[in-house]
Amino acid sequence: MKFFSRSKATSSSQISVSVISHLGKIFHSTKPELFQVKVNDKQVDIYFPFVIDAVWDEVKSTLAQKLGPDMVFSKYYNVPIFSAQKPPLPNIKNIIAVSSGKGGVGKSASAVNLALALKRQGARVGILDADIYGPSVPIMLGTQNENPNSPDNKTMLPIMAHGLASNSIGYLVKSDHASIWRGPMASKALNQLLTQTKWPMLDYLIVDMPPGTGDIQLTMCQQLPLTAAVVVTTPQDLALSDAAKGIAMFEKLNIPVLGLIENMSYFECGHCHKRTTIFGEKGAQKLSDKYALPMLAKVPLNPIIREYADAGRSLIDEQSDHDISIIYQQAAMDITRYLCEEAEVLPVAANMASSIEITKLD
Ligand SMILES: Nc1ncnc2c1ncn2[C@@H]1O[C@H](COP(=O)(O)OP(=O)(O)OP(=O)(O)O)[C@@H](O)[C@H]1O
Repeated sequence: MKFFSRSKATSSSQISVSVISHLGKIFHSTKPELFQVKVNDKQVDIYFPFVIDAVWDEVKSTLAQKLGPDMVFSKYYNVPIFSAQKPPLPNIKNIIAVSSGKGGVGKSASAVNLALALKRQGARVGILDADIYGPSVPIMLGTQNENPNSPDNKTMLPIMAHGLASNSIGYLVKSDHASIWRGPMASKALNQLLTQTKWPMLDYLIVDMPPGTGDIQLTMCQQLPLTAAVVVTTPQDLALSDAAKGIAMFEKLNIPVLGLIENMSYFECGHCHKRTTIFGEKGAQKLSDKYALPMLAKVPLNPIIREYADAGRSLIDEQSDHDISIIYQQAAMDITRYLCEEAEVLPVAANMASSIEITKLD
């Protein structure tokens, strides 16, 4: 009997070592230890450190080929807290800035769709609209007529929409007021949004930054315990030189840039499917080569993005199989995966220990 239980335990641990090794290979991971596996007979529970819905079916079938077709695989998320230049804030495991060197390139649309894509895949996600020059997240979430409640007159409850917790400068002041703020006022407002919002437990807080790389943006980046950043650009030369300044700003602050999103990459005719590169070609690719940064997504110019954004609806939830939803879901997966590769894992912060939960997906 003793022998039987020992051999069973050995085989479970062998299966889990094998699953971790296969996952390391599938995801080309230099940190396979971030995958956690629990085995109970034929049932294999995998705890992923990043979102993987975009490829879960492929992962399951590769594992079944390696380990046998009778194994049952379930996925869960257990996102680590990664290091930042400042200590993490209560309840927020990781903060990712979405930034652009230039206005109007689709930074807010990218931030909202990435947040929705992360949430769709099962992560707990919030979005903080720090764009003092044009807070557009409330419109994109359909929450522009809402104001955060403050039951204790000290903290604000985030506005919930499409499963995202949100707060925005736009909920608190009219956008034409905020846009004339000087640096200290903008910093104070950002600080208030960050520290006085009662965020629920979040795996990722996406921050829609103000466009540009001036003093205000620099101060805001220093103020936030940013885990990493994503830079949005269009393929135009003009936008690219500004995007390069954005990359340099994050490098200077020692904040890892996880990659580039090339927005308005091309337009595909709905009738003949011919692609036209309205804003030029391969620009972001050159930037990606120059700075050795991954291209996370090439998002086409497509009216459906604007229509859903203007209506405060979620394309990713309503049409999850749409090409554009798939592009954002893949980008969300890559961002969280690169974060695991680029950043150091922090031990669970004392202020979070009691509220860390694992997200069950299957
Ligand atoms: N790929 C796209 N296809 C079609 N419309 C888009 C696309 N990306 C963004 N848009 C639309 O373009 C407009 C500007 O986008 P957005 O507000 O995201 O830009 P931004 O870079 O955040 O601007 P700002 O500098 O003012 O903050 C919005 O109406 C948005 O819905």
